[in-house]
Amino acid sequence: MVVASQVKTDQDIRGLIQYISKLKNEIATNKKYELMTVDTPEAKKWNDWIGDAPNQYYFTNTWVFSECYVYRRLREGCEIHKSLNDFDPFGEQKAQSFAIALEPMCVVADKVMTMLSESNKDKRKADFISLIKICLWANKCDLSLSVGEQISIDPSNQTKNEVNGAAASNIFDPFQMITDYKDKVLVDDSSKAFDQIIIKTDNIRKAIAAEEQGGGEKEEDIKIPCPAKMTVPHYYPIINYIVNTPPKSLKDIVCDNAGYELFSDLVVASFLIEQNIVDKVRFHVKKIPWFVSDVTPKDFQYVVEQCKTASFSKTVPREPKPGPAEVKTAPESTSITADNLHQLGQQWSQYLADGKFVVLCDDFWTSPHVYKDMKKYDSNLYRKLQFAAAILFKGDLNYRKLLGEVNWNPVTSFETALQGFLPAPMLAVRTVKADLICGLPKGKWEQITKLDEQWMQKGDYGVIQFCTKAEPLKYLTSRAIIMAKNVRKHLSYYKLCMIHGSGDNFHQDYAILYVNVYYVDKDGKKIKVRGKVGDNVLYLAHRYGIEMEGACEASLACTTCHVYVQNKYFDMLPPSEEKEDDLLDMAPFLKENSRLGCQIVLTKELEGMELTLPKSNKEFLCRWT
Ligand SMILES: O=P(O)(O)OC[C@H]1O[C@](O)(CO)[C@@H](O)[C@@H]1O
Repeated sequence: MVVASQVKTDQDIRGLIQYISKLKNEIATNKKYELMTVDTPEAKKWNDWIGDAPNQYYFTNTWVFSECYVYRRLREGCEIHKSLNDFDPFGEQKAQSFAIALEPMCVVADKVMTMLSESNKDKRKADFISLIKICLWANKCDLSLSVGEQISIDPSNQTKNEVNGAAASNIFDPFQMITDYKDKVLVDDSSKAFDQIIIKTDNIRKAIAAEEQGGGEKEEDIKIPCPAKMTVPHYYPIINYIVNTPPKSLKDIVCDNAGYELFSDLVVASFLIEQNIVDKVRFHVKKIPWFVSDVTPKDFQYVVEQCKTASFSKTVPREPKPGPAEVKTAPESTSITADNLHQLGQQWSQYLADGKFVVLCDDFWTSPHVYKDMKKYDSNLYRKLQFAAAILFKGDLNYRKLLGEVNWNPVTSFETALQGFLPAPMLAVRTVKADLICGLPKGKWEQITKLDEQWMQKGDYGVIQFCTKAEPLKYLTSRAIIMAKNVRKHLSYYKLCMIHGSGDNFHQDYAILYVNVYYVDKDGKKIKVRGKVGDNVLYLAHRYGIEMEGACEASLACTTCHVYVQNKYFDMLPPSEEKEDDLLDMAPFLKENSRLGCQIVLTKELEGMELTLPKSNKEFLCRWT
């Protein structure tokens, strides 16, 4: 049996090598893009795009499109060879680059420990700015830039791009790099970004608190003003009522590279949580191996696990202090260990378990599309992002897609270059590796180009750019409207405020009705909860600390909110959609009365309903694969 599967694997490996040779030949001879042969909805979208593309040749199409297409084809090479379905051709290189970054990670972990406990406003702002710069320079560690060659942030470890020749006998300190590279940050909006994030998250929290107060014990009607007259944060209560968004202040990180760069993203995320600036961070990673070192869910798990257990220690003599020779004492030594790194790893595991960190991998991030087209190609993702207090976009590829791969005049404002892609306030943190840029002060581009014509390809300069402008939430997804209609159908006297995409809002008073439901937890404990008409059963459970996971945040991508609905109420629920049924088929301990909690919306008829959690819900697939 083992031998047979080994043979199969060898055959598949040979098949993959042939596939890659053919692909190389197609590229070298500038062939027309071929259609994907795998039959999945995601591959179909690629084929639609290829079919519609005005220019379908490697060298004549826009650079970003051809690059993305090649990575997608590489993936197909693994997909069509069954035993290589989970194979990551870059996995080994990513693991090696993690290993060579252990020293800077331990140094950062040691310093970060002193930054995590809630501090005064000035200190936390200064700390945030430092950590964003750690994040910026971590973006130098990119295996696609070094063409797969190992690259380290520590110059003494670096095989390419020698930075300043630090001796191997030193301990490399990435915080020192912030000072050394000060003049290489061409735009630095980190301070502005911090102020805005604080204002925004405070507003969201106030709006949520007001909503929760209003929905308290008194059974009074709450009057919600016309949405058209509200400012962005005030949409939260109303959207909450209708689609039951988690009542949280969110931050999204659109990740770039695995290894040291992901480590730096995790550090920023835990800082924001520990400082009580946000409640939850959603990490957007790539579903498939991408641009060599981009983070996949597997890499995410790898980095967290390695940080928990990696062993590292180094002791070097401390530089003797300058002074008269006779008073010089023997140099003391400095040591670093992985102890604090382990603590961070533990903390991140816990955040994942608590849902404070969520890992999402939407197909859009590995599609060819630039971000101004997200609304057209993945409106659900756009909407998901709209709920963030801010979004951090990491790295060069994200930057190119943010700018639509357009060679803007370098002084064009960041907001203009985004071409209307404004789901939430956005912070782009990128070392410059491709020849497009925006938002530079007048004359800066010319000044650096005079010094080095190739500076835009090397990753030695960086930008931290922030755009405050965000599009208000104006309309609901069709799914939300269906949910809202279901509520209406069940309750004719329940007046629902719906907001139309066209902008012709109509509004009515929004009457709140209470519904008592019971959750039976994994240990058989029955918990009574008072919800409201329109509440989503998943988020209601979260509000009361009931262990219903909901890893995919109600985006119908997992089964971790699986519940059994008491039979008498089961038939009162609107029928499940096909996607929910498909997912339920994969749920452990499926029963006839199984549903996904995220798809159940409370109506008055559901008063007294009992929802039982399955004994086990070991479904980590969506989180990790
Ligand atoms: O990892 P990052 O910062 O997105 O950089 C990837 C960049 O590397 C390259 O693959 C090679 O320079 C670019 O195409 C791309 O923009």
